[in-house]
Amino acid sequence: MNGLERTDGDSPVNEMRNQSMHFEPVNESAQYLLQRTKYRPKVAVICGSGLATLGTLVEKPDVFPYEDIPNFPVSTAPGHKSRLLFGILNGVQVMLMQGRFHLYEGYSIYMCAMPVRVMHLVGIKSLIVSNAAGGLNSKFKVGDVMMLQDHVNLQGFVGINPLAGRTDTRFGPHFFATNHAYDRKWRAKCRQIMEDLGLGDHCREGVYSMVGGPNFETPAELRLLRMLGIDAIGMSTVHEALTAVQCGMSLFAFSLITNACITDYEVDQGASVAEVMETAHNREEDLKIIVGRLVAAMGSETQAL
Ligand SMILES: O=P(O)(O)O[C@@H]1C[C@H](O)[C@@H](CO)O1
Ligand SMILES: Nc1nc2[nH]cnc2c(=O)[nH]1
Repeated sequence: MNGLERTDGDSPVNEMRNQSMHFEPVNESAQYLLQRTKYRPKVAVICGSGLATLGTLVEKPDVFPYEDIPNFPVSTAPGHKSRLLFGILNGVQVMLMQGRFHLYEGYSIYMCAMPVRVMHLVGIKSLIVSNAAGGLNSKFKVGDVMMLQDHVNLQGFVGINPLAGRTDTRFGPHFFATNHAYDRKWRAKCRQIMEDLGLGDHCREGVYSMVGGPNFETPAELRLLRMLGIDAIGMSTVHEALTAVQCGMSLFAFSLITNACITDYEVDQGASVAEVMETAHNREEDLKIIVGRLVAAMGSETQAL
């Protein structure tokens, strides 16, 4: 049992579509949280690798270790803390995930995206997704922030998609447009915030994609990804973004460029988790200010909802 099997009766044909996400276990997770926190956030944040420190921004937190939440996966990746916080960030109620789930941890794409559905049932309307990624675009520097304008869903090309399977309209429509998946107003806001902080030169915009991992890419794979028009490569985010858009959330996502992707066979150095963590650590104070101000902006917007 992974906690996501059907609990209600269904037709034989739907029983055969057994890989899709079901409402009841997700709702059980959401109800568990709602019954144990007084907060009713409309804004959520997912912390990427090495970025769990964003959680220190949350005041008066109610803390939920993932292992205590029914049906919820547990983080096993480096730099992921495996706990959910509800509290106040810059005066705004938030739900913040200190740790996400990756295919390389052995979770299905449905489980990797499941927390976003929990967010939807909790009442989240705006989501900030962060990740650590390798810079494929040769103009990018280590430490830059790339705002996602778009993504390439490589897994989706072969049918590995958290939205595949049975349709449950309580999670949104089955078919929907994704040309504005990443809300451009938050990109404009983030650019303005970074310029105000004197960080305009580190603010980039581009296309993200994820591979399954856990290994970093070979030079040949990196050259292929670059040919596909991908600016930053990671191991997450795409499934969360699609799920958030399906649920009707307003989405902002960014990659911290933690390392340059090395395509030259003559270079001895290679990507490493140590470098990813070091860059994340070096940029954490700036990112806290940026995320704090974005949350404040999202909070003002969602107040009326
Ligand atoms: O959770 P994210 O996407 O930030 O994690 C990236 C991809 C790998 O999990 C890890 C490599 O260090 O960072
Ligand atoms: N796939 C991938 N994920 C990363 N996360 C941080 N850096 C990288 C990288 O170079 N490749």
